[in-house]
Amino acid sequence: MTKGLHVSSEIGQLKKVCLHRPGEELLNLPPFELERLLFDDVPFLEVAQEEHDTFAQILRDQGVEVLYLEKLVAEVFDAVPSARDEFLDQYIAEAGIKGQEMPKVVREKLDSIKDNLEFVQKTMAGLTKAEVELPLVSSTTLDSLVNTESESDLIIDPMPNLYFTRDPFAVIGNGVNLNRMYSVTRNRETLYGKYIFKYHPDYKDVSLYFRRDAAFHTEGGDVLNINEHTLAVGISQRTQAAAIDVMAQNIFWNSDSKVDRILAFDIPNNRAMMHLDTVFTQIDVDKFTIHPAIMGTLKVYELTPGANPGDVKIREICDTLEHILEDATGVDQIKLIKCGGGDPIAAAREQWNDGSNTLAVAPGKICVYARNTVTNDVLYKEGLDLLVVPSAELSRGRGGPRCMSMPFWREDI
Ligand SMILES: NC(=O)NCCC[C@H](N)C(=O)O
Repeated sequence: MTKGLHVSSEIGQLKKVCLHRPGEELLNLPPFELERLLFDDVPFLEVAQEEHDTFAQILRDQGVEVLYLEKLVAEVFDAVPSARDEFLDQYIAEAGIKGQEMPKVVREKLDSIKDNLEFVQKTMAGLTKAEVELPLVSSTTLDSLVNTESESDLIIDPMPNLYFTRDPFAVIGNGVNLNRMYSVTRNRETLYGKYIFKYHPDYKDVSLYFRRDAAFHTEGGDVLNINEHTLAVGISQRTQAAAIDVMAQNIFWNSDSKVDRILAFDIPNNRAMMHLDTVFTQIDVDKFTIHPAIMGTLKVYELTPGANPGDVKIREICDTLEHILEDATGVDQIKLIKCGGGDPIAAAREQWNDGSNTLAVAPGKICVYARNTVTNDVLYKEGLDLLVVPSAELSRGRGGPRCMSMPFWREDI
């Protein structure tokens, strides 16, 4: 398989995708920390892993090469041993470890793990107070000794959202946004992408359109590759308008990119619609699944290159989603398929469980969660080919098949 990245649509035959198999990070989720860690329940890890393995196998059966984030990072450290030290320093600095002594103790503990894959998985899982022996010296902190309901048992937080590989970075054409994420808890995830795109033999030469030290936040769930010229980006809870300004500057004037139009969709700022891909996803050349709440007039901003290098022109468009997507795709009649059919309760329930968050492996062939039976029935009737992913545990993190995948390569349409 070829090196580098290539994604110029949401629906072209998927050839290569990056996933993360849920790991021990899901065991370090104390119930009273769920809100802060952006997770909605404590999943049963073994079942979540089985469901995820089924998802990966469904993709392989469709001819897709499945890459795992944790393995890619371990390959970086196998190929460039000094990168592991650099990573570990940065990881420790960003891990929120309290006290003077503890960062050193933790660094030694992590560094004692010689196998690179095991090391990467441990950095993802987090670390509890019970796992370290801290000498009782004057620099020991009170925090490291106390374990009560109000004091966390965690020295380093887990990264439970890592299996949503859609968000920490976003492949656009042949390049990538390495995101600065909205929340402190998820922003640490972008460190893995940083090392892949800096050192991995297959990915180190790709263009970066956004950097994790940017001043504004954005997440991959807000970025949809409509075609090689047009990108749809959500202005949402997770992506600031100012971050889209930065993207436009970096994408329009990069000779590696063909994108010359960004449509910035102003969507409601709430958890049920945290990203653009929770509101609509493309499933065929002329079909999208949508959250019914997005029907009606939408406010969208069109960004295009200005006359001089670095200039960006902005135009406001107020129109229906249908018309905006017809114009963006160049298709005469777009069909919008509502999550939950016409029923408001089914729509709210299935939207909550990512009924409109689908992953296309080819035009008209899509991965959906099994639990969204009403929406799936509508999709069958519309002639879609459904690849059904078990979802009792995976859905507890509030993300669907699109959120759980980052395409690295799609065939052009
Ligand atoms: N693209 C997506 O919609 N990703 C889902 C992310 C869910 C995760 N629990 C979060 O709140 O960030």
